[in-house]
Order: sequence, then C-alpha cells, then structure tokens
Amino acid sequence: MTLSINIQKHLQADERHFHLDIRFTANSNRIVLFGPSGAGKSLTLLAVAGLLKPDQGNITLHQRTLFDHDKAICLPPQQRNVAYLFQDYALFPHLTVAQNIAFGLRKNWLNPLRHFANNHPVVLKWLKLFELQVTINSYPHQLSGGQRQRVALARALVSEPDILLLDEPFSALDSSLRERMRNELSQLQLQLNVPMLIITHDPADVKAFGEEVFEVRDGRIS
Ligand SMILES: Nc1ncnc2c1ncn2[C@@H]1O[C@H](COP(=O)(O)OP(=O)(O)OP(=O)(O)O)[C@@H](O)[C@H]1O
Repeated sequence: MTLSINIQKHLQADERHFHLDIRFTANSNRIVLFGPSGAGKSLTLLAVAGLLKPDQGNITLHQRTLFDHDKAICLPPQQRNVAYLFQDYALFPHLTVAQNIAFGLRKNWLNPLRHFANNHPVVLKWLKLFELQVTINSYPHQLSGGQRQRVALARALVSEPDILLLDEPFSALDSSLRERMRNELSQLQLQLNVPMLIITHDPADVKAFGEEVFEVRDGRIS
C-alpha cells in the first residue's frame, strides 16, 4: 500500500497559530506517526479521513487521489473508503453490539434494525472473529474496555476499508489490557493484511506497529 501525504494547513484560535506542513510517502501496511501531544498527528489523520480540509497539497492512497488542492479534488469522507477509529471508540450508546457493527455496512439507512444486524452474515463473521458472540445484544455501557475496542474495530473493518486510521488506539485502556489489545491488533493486522496508519505518543506502539515510522514535531515530519 502506498500512502502519499503532502499537506499544509494554517489554524488559528485566538492568539494561537499552528502551521501544519506534513510531507511523507509510506509504502508499508504498518505506518506509525509518532510525536508529542500537540504535534499535529490528529490533524493529519483527520485530513486523510476527509474531516479536515488542508489549505494546500495533496493526498494519494493506492494511486487514488483523495485530495488535491490544485485539481480541486476533495473526496467526501464516505467516498474515501478509509475507516477511522477514534480514541474513545465513539460507539453508539443506544445500539447493540451487532447494530454498532452493522452500522459500518451502512449504505442508505441510519440505524440498522436489531433483527437485520443479528442475522447479517458479515456481522456474524466479525462477531465470531472478535469473540463477541455472547455480547451480540449488549449495549456499549455493558462491555469491558477491550470488548468496546473490538466492537469499534469490527465496525471499522466491516466495510473493507483501504486503510484503517487509528488515533491512540490503546490510550483508553489500563496497562495490562493495553498490552493484550496491542498484541491482538498486531495479530489481526497480519491475518487480514489491512493497511494501518496509527498515531501515538507511546514508544511501545512504535515498537509493535512501526514498520515505517515518521516522527511529527511542531506540525512537521522531523
Ligand atoms: N481547530 C483548531 N484551531 C486552532 N488550533 C488547533 C485546532 N485544532 C488543533 N489545533 C492545534 O493544532 C496543534 C496540533 O493538534 P493535534 O490535535 O493534531 O495534535 P496531536 O499531535 O494529535 O496531539 P495529541 O497527541 O495531544 O492528540 C495543537 O497545538 C492544537 O492546539
């Protein structure tokens, strides 16, 4: 997988200015953006997902242009075929595990009905793969941290994205679970061969996933 990013964006909040100028090309399926808090990692991830529009530059994924300022191309998030796993997993509290996963299949409907979700072969496949079958009818608040993360991952992967974007995927977990989920995700990535771009400030994530590592500092790759 080739991901090529060359983006610039100026942000201002009151007296604070931040200039993002990220340029790199990655050719592996395990890419890590590593750097301290406030370096510009999340902004970069948002730009790839189509949730932040750069002022200049371009983003290409697998020879597909997601953004090109000069050519006036800016694909909306739903046309990018990228999946975004938020730090807090952002599960829908009023939907069951199966419905949350089925949401990732969404085409023209909003809330997948429970009967539909519970019987959809693709949803069942992911429930099995992540050993979540017993939680099929549970709601997010009834799950452990690890289970919540697995549901969020299943929801992200169910649409077969070209790349999975992970924002500090283990930061919400306690240390023993963090280690376990890191190993699980690593195995899963090898098994599915899905390309991943992970942003983190944790050196252990770099060690586990960093086939290609880019260090971000003050809005730039250093
Ligand atoms: N909407 C905005 N307006 C102005 N400045 C912003 C805005 N969003 C983010 N910033 C600033 O841009 C910088 C980079 O933010 P970003 O969220 O990308 O950092 P990060 O590297 O992901 O940090 P963390 O690890 O803490 O999440 C920060 O200084 C932040 O305050």
